Amino acid sequence: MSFSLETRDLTIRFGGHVAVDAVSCAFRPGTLTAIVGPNGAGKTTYFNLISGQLKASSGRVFVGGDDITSLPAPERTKRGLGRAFQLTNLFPNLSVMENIRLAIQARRGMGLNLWSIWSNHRALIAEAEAILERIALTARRDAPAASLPHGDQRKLEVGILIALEPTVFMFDEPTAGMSVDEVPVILDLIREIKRDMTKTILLVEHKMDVVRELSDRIIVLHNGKLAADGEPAEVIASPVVQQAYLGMAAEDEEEAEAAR
Ligand SMILES: Nc1ncnc2c1ncn2[C@@H]1O[C@H](COP(=O)(O)OP(=O)(O)OP(=O)(O)O)[C@@H](O)[C@H]1O
Repeated sequence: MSFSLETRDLTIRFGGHVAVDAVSCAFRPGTLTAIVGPNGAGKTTYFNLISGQLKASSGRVFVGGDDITSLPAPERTKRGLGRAFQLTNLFPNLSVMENIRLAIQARRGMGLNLWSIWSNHRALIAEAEAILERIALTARRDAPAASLPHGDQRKLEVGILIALEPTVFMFDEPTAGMSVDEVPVILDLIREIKRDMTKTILLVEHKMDVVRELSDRIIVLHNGKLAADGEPAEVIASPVVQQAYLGMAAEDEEEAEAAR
């Protein structure tokens, strides 16, 4: 099976600091890969290099086998890379419905061609309504995006991503800042996307319970380098993850033991 996304020796330097250091990794359709690592490990920077927000110092990015390294971010979106930004994809003054509808129009390349929009109006509305159902925002369809609570804005952002129909979904801490009862809705949406075996999902996530439950594979970044890559159980048990995530807890245990 071919890879939907691949990075080869992907590297970026900020002055003397190598934030992402020769990361080579390939991702298959029908898989969800969690990217974990301590703060400052280079996870978001790796995403920025893939989606085109940052230009690599060296190395290459391939989507569907095509070298897209020199393409700007909007061109990469057209090639099937879809990234949920922390709410920056939303049009704040437009309604929930209009936000979804615009994303569908953008995907279909309808732009501002009024005849095309008019003739496809019913199909567009039906598709947007189906997405509103999926993200559980039908009741808020006419509310301006900016008026929604944080959790609903995050759901809308996932809805926009679904409307764009990317082949690669990139989520950077999708549940950050959400209340306990809002988290399952986002996780359900990710699970639903995952059921489509043509899609590839990359997930940066600090919550290890979420990672354990959703991922087929975990890669660990440490000081910008690929430090581990494999099955979730095996990677979670690896020394690098134990140290990065459980090191503090182990030290606390030792201190408690010593004090007894
Ligand atoms: N534009 C930039 N200019 C200079 N340094 C940067 C820039 N972007 C990121 N860095 C540095 O690169 C390193 C990796 O940062 P990055 O945000 O990718 O880490 P992260 O793994 O996503 O961390 P976190 O889990 O805290 O979000 C950090 O040392 C950061 O300070």
